[in-house]
Amino acid sequence: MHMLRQYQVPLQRYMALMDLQERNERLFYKLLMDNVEELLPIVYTPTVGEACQKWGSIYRRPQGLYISLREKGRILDVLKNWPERNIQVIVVTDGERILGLGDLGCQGMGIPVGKLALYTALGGVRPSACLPVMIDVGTNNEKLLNDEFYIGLRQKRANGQEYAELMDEFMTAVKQNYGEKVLIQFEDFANHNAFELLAKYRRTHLVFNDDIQGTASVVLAGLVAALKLVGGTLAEHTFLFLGAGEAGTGIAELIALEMSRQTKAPLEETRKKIWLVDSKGLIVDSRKESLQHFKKPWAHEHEHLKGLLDAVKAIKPTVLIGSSGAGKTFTKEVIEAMTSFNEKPVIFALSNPTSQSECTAEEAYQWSKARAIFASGSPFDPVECHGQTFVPGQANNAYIFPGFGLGLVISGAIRVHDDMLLAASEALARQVTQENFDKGLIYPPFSNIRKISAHIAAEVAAKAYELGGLATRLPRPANLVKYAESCMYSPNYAATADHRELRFFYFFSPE
Ligand SMILES: NC(=O)C1=CN([C@@H]2O[C@H](COP(=O)(O)OP(=O)(O)OC[C@H]3O[C@@H](n4cnc5c(N)ncnc54)[C@H](OP(=O)(O)O)[C@@H]3O)[C@@H](O)[C@H]2O)C=CC1
Ligand SMILES: CC(=O)C(=O)O
Ligand SMILES: [Mg+2]
Repeated sequence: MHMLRQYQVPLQRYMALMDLQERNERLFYKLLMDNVEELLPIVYTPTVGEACQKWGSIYRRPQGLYISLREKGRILDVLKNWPERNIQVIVVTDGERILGLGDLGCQGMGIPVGKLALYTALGGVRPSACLPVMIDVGTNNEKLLNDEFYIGLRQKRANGQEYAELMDEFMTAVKQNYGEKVLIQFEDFANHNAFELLAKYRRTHLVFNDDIQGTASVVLAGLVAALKLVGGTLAEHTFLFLGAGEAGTGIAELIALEMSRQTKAPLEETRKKIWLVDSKGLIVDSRKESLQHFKKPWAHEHEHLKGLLDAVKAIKPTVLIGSSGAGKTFTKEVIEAMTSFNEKPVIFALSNPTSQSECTAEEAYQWSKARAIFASGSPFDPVECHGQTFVPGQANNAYIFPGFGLGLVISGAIRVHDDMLLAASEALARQVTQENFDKGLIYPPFSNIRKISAHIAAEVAAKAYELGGLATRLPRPANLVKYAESCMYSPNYAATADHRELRFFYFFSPE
């Protein structure tokens, strides 16, 4: 840590950490787990975003498996080249929507690498059981196509049948090579592929879309916790989203589902409490014909409004959620409007990395006169405002996917069910203590994440057993929290080793 802290530039810290991961994996995880709050912004958002943008020029080692269009027809052989046989979790991307940074092509590999580092550090999945995959079908990013250091295919993205066939070959080869209990996490695909891939493979494979499902679970947990501070039930609140893509519609659907469970009202009714704005304005019934399929359920009766501010004034939401990937869109006027009709406006600026956040923590607290309940996708430092210190929460799917995946692994689950997402969400919300609430926090600190992940894993596994036919690890362990903890990888060193022995051990230790 002393050496890392000498680097002032976050990207240099990132590079030093990636070198360490290659050189001494155990020490990398030990460091990451012991300093999670300090190192998460390096290994993960926001610095991983910058690393992806510059991937070609900071490239040192592959870190994961690159599968390109050129391997079509040979993907099983390519998978067999990976030195580890016992894979439990794959994070795969095609790099088309990397955080809120757009199409980064092959350079998006930083995301599966970062997500899987969190699977191990936060969720305890063995590093050797994790496989980062980049499906390289080209990029439409002209800047990258002309960049001499770009490491991917220099062609426009393949789509349509060619794309579908490559993905299908990959999905089939994974199952053939690793069996049906390997978890495939789809990450940062563009929405025109993401929804389709999830719908296509959720009945045949153990798949999970982190951006649609993981994000929904973490935001619902934050909302349930926020209600303790603002009062009312979910169904008594009105939600407005800026951004109607994977994150926005995924969250909206899980909130509607939970409302429907709580009130017994049909889903079509509970959806009416939720409004979304996309790049063309408020999603309303007059636009229905031209809307993408995942937006149609949200096309309620209302006049069409073009801007967010008009929508806020007309809908009067109690909760405003940013999932647009467009930075600085929660303007002073928007937040002041939210504050004019809410005692405590709930404001989530989910877009990553920090540059794309809909507003900063400071803006949310200052413009709301310190009344906002605020959380963001990327971390912000505590803010001094009106004589008080506010610690913003980090509403990021990193709270959910490590424990969620661990729960699937330890129960030997073969499919993901929506009830597991709700169970994960409830488990996370339950981990917020009175002490956290007293500080205005709606998420527990990341320093407790291993314990939190064990609880999430236990609830997800319990759901897998309860639903029947999904869990293959039999018999069911009696105490699932203890069992989850006992399964977690720990990068510990022999307690008795003295300093010199440790140095020797560091150098030669296999994983
Ligand atoms: N905190 C977290 O855990 C997570 C955060 N995210 C973040 O959420 C963001 C969006 O991700 P995702 O949903 O997958 O992306 P999508 O591309 O699927 O969706 C983006 C949505 O935002 C809309 N949009 C874009 N720009 C504007 C604008 N200026 N005004 C209004 N609407 C706009 C788009 O409109 P249109 O449909 O008209 O194009 C689209 O509906 C990213 O920045 C990502 O990093 C994602 C997952 C998890
Ligand atoms: C956090 C995340 O998954 C995203 O921003 O895409
Ligand atoms: Mg993502």
